[in-house]
Amino acid sequence: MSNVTVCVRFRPLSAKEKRDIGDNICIQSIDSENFIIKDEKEEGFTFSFDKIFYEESKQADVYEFLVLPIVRDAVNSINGTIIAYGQTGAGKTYSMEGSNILESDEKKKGILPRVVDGLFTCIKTSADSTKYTIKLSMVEIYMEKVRDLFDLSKDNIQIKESKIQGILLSGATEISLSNPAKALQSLSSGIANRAIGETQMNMASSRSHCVYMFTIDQQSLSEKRVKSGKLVLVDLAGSEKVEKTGAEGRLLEEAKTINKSLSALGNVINALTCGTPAKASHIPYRDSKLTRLLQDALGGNSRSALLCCCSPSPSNASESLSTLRFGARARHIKTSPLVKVNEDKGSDKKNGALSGTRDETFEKILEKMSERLNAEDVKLLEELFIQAGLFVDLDSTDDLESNFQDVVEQTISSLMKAVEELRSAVQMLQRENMTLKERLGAAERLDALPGGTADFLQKISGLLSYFIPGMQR
Ligand SMILES: Nc1ncnc2c1ncn2[C@@H]1O[C@H](COP(=O)(O)OP(=O)(O)OP(=O)(O)O)[C@@H](O)[C@H]1O
Repeated sequence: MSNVTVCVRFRPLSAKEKRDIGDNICIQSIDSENFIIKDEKEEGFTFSFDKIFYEESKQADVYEFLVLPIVRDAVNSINGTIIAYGQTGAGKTYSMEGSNILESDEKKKGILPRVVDGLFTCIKTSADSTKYTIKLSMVEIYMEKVRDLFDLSKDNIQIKESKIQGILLSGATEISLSNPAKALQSLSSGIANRAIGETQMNMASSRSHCVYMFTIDQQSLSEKRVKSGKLVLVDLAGSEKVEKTGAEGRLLEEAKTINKSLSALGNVINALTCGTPAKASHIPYRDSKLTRLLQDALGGNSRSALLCCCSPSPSNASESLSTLRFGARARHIKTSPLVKVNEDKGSDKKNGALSGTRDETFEKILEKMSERLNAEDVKLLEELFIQAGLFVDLDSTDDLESNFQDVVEQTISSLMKAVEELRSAVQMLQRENMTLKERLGAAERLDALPGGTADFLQKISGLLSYFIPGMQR
């Protein structure tokens, strides 16, 4: 079974769509899992997903079906990711945040405020012997740079990979959430820092991919064990056809970058779903910040859900079809056969025993150190080591591995490019060869003619070309 749950949500027709082509819609419901969509030529395509949320669907329905099981898992230390995908103006931000993140109307609340409530409810009902801490980081990927939405001075956060914790946002601000109200205030302040622009399709269009990362640590007081779950919510920037939206200048540059990273996401999904065993090991996660950040969600240790947001209007049928095809493909992704509980993030804290391989031990020591020290101390320590001639890069295991992988990826890419170039050079040479052979054949035929005939023919052709413009001698 696939680890990716894929649902589709159709928003109601917008005022503009109604004005432009009336109340027509291009979808026909079959049931809660199947529907037909018609393209511009009225050709019908049937799609099946885990659940279809039609125009009248409620925010609570989306949360309960798609998100709540993943929230429960995250509290039990199983990583989860929820991604909203779709054309610009299709309802991703509405589904994620609601009409406003601080919305008090229960019906209009989006996924995020419900996640906050869900997390705090889950931990309230858990055993007294377990102590939970919830932390939140918020970043956006804008023009291929990861920006910290809680601290705008951190405008180029690096994505790293740790053997124990998986994909990490190195140095991103983490806010401790002590209660739901504090969580909503934090979300609201982060959202206020997002890059928003006005496009023809959406008055308040997200020009970046926004990533909300909740970390839920649970410490069993009796066993002194720490487990950790990561819950990542992603509100992707919308794909758009620039020729249709009429984007220019900065909006055009943004749209190009957005489309490029979304196509990198498509490539990763293609590689994950149709790769032959030999190719399966080469998934191009490093082609964009977005795919790198979603590496765990797509091919790693995470339960994942995708919400494909679509307009039901015939004027957007081709964009909706492409969103649906993306979703249909994502349904075939199989993440880790066994999504596992993240045990013992800092286990045996008290007795200091460190098990595992040399790298894991090294990483645990670093983790323990960085937990105790603040960023300033870490910098001072680094400085001290450098002064003493002992250069120590605290991220060295990750960096070495990461750099090695980068080199491998780049080598594979350039080899593939070189093969492509060689292939087209061979094709060109084959074509030239054919032309030369034809010319040679013609010349031989001329030579074979009785003496003086070739000369005669050449003169005739010269004469004709004099009378017929454009004819070659
Ligand atoms: N299910 C829904 N019910 C009511 N209104 C909706 C719904 N979904 C979207 N809308 C409205 O449609 C408009 C566009 O939605 P939204 O901003 O969520 O799109 P988006 O997919 O996030 O776009 P972008 O990629 O440009 O940021 C908003 O005014 C939003 O309130």
